[in-house]
Amino acid sequence: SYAIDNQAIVNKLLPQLQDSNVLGTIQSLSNYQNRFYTTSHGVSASNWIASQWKQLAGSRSDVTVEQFAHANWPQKSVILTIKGSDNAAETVVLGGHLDSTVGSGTGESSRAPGADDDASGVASLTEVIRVLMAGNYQPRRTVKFMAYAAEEVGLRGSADIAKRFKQQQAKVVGALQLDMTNYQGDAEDIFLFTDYTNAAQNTFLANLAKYYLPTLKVGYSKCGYACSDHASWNAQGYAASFPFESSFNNSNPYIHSRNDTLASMDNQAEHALKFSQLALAYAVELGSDGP
Ligand SMILES: N[C@H](Cc1ccc(I)cc1)C(=O)NO
Ligand SMILES: [Zn+2]
Ligand SMILES: [Zn+2]
Repeated sequence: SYAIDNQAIVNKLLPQLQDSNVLGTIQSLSNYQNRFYTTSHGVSASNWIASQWKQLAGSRSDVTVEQFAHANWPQKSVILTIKGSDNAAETVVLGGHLDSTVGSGTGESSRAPGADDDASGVASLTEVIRVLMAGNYQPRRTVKFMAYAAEEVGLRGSADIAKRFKQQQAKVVGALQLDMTNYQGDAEDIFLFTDYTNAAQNTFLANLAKYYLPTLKVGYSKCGYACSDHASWNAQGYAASFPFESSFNNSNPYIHSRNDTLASMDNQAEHALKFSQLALAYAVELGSDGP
């Protein structure tokens, strides 16, 4: 059920989310020459995220971090799992992609900072992990954070993972995708995409925003194609949602180029913080439901 009934926890944790931390993670990730799925930098970026998430996990025995190896390319996806207490069989997924590109010719020496696409999404999620750990949050469902490899070459990392989960008959009650969270192209703050997503879960997200983030304006838009990793979960029949930074028409013109940098987003992460806030509310409200 999409009940909003964990106000005490959410309202305690929301104020702890800091845009300065999101900014720092975007900076670190966009400092890699590129994060393309076949390069040494792309492999290093995956390893860096794994080490960051391991640090955040600290000594919690219910939290594990793994790297998911893909058969046909070297860049691994990263998965952090917070094991549920009494409803661990049901899983909530929050993801973004760790790879970057400057188009079909991308190679070892290409410069592809990918600050918005999608360092911003991974950074927004990393700040949620930090606050959930700092606040010693214990979900009843299992909550998984994922940084997908090889999104730019056909959603390949998330496709591998979603297929594996389906094969294992995993009960994924919802999946949230954050891909591009920091470029504010419109007056509205968050756009819920209505294609390749689940309408009921989109309504839940709109309600979470209305309830916990009442100053934020929510709009709706469409991609018109399978434009990010939410489509991999949708394809396996799971409920997916994709809150995005802008409308389709006003999306970040710098992506997939060497100009997708923090400088092109005013060297701030205030817009990306809004997505950390929405993602935290989603993770806690959905993660706290019992069997
Ligand atoms: N196609 C997507 C980015 C993307 C997604 C939605 C919109 I509107 C504009 C651009 C991509 O490159 N994901 O990595
Ligand atoms: Zn992307
Ligand atoms: Zn992209």
